[in-house]
Amino acid sequence: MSYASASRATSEFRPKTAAETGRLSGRTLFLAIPGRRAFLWVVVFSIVINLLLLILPFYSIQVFDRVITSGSVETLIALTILTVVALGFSTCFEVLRNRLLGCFAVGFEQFLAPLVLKASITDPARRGEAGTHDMVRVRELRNTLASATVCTLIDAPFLPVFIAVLYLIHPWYGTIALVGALLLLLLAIASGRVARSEAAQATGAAIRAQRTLDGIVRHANLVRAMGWTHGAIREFVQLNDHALAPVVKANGRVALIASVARMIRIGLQVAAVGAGAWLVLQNEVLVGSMMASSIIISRTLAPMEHLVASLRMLNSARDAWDHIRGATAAALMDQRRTLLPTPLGALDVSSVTFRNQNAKRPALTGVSFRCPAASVVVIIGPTGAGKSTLLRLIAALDKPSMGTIRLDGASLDNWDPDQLGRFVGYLPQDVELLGGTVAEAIAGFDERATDEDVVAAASQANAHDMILALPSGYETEIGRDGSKLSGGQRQRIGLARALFGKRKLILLDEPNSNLDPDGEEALCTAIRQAKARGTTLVIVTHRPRLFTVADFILFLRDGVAVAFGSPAEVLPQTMAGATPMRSPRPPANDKARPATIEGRL
Ligand SMILES: Nc1ncnc2c1ncn2[C@@H]1O[C@H](COP(=O)(O)OP(=O)(O)OP(=O)(O)O)[C@@H](O)[C@H]1O
Repeated sequence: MSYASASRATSEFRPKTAAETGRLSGRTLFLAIPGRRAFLWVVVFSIVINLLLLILPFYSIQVFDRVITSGSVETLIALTILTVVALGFSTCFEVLRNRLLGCFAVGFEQFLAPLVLKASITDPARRGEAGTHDMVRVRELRNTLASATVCTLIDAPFLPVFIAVLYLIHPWYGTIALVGALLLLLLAIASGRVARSEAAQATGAAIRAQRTLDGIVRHANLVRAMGWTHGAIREFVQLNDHALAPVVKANGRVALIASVARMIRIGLQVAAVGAGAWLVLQNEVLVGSMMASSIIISRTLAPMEHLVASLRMLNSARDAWDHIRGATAAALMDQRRTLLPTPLGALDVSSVTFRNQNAKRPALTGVSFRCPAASVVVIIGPTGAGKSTLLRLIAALDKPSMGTIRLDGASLDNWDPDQLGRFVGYLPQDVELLGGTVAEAIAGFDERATDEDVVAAASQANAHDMILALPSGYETEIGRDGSKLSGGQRQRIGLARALFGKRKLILLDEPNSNLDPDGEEALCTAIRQAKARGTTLVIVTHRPRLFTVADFILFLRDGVAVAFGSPAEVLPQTMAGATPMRSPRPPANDKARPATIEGRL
């Protein structure tokens, strides 16, 4: 199923309780999976397969207790044909059941993967490695769903039926099977507990080991250049050993429990044969019933033994399922928003406060400013003042803890994220180029991008000549994160990407940090041209060159808007020291501090 159809399926689906709790019940999420019918067929086939399994004990009873005593060859042939046909059907149903389960598992991944990806893009808490882990969990769930363990679970409700049949043949058989099933159930629970405690101990250490590994691999050049190779390997090995210790311990325990389970099963089967022989000798049952009981007991205990061995996998799948339910709830409940008219670009930031997760103090406190369409706002302030944070909030990457940001009067929450994205160009501080060719890096995932658009954006960013000078021009592979480009080249291509399309609001975070004076001049020209096309620009900078293109300057300090106005008004204040601006929600205990532009920028 495509992402579009998954989104359509999810947008038609509106769970009630989830909206209140922010979590989805397993049943609710299951009902949203398009391939759930396949799963229902799996259950139907399981019923038939389990009923057909009773044909073999029935055959034994008939052959040993009736045919042999009556000597009827015709009956033997008829019974044999019937049994072979039934077992043939059973095998066909089993093949079909496995294929359907495989289809359901694939449908499950096809349904959940786009939701998890959406959550890892739209939910700030799930961005980065959290999103990658969620995707690994989805694959783990898919593998578990397609495994024989799921069939064992589906078959489990037939256990009482088999035990009841055994009781009907003779109470001893029923009791042996019941005791065996209970013992194996206890072992399954013990195995589950061992797995759970292992998971609790191992997870934190495993995450640390994985993070270290990711860091080393990603920054291999740095590790090599700084002479950290041996140190890095030692650190990883230590963390990995720490992560593996509980796994090794738990493996030993689980293996022991599995061996005990196997011993119990074999012992009970021996007991069933022995008891059967005794009952035959006592004339309480016939040989055919003894054979039939032995077959049914084996059929009853084998899945239980399998359960003991696979409970660890099931526990892990259940944890993954719980996690995925939480992670995808918002993405699944995300309602389609009404598309708004193309904005002009008027920006209104009103009393915005933002606190990063686990941060002691807000990164921004009560920041307010507004600017008309087609204006240039330059944000300045010392390191850690909250400039990039404010830009991220305007780009709708994070939501303000308090306050509102409006584009053309509509709060960013009211914009459809994809529609808003088409009007907003964003160049982050770390340029973050997607891999591929230069042209792909500029156009991103825009399906309607044409070559003319790409070249136009590159020309506007004054990057066209620079790109043509690259080995394969626009087709030059830029490497992962643009690693084959210089810092200045990355920045210019990032600027071209921000200018690409019909942007109405362009957000640039230190766009000139890697540019030489000529590059800065070209950037100023690009900004003026964008403004002339009616685009609003908000630019964070530490370098005064961009003050010349500013209509407004916002001076931030310690997350507070100290001054906002024209450069002529604000720059003298930053030189002379400024008190925080009056805002609708003034920050408590904020004192004016002396400041100089050199000291702050
Ligand atoms: N992901 C994060 N988690 C926690 N705190 C963060 C995070 N990102 C930024 N901060 C904190 O928020 C505050 C503002 O950071 P921000 O990056 O907005 O500053 P800035 O003004 O852009 O600084 P610079 O000029 O150095 O880029 C800082 O104290 C920073 O430590």
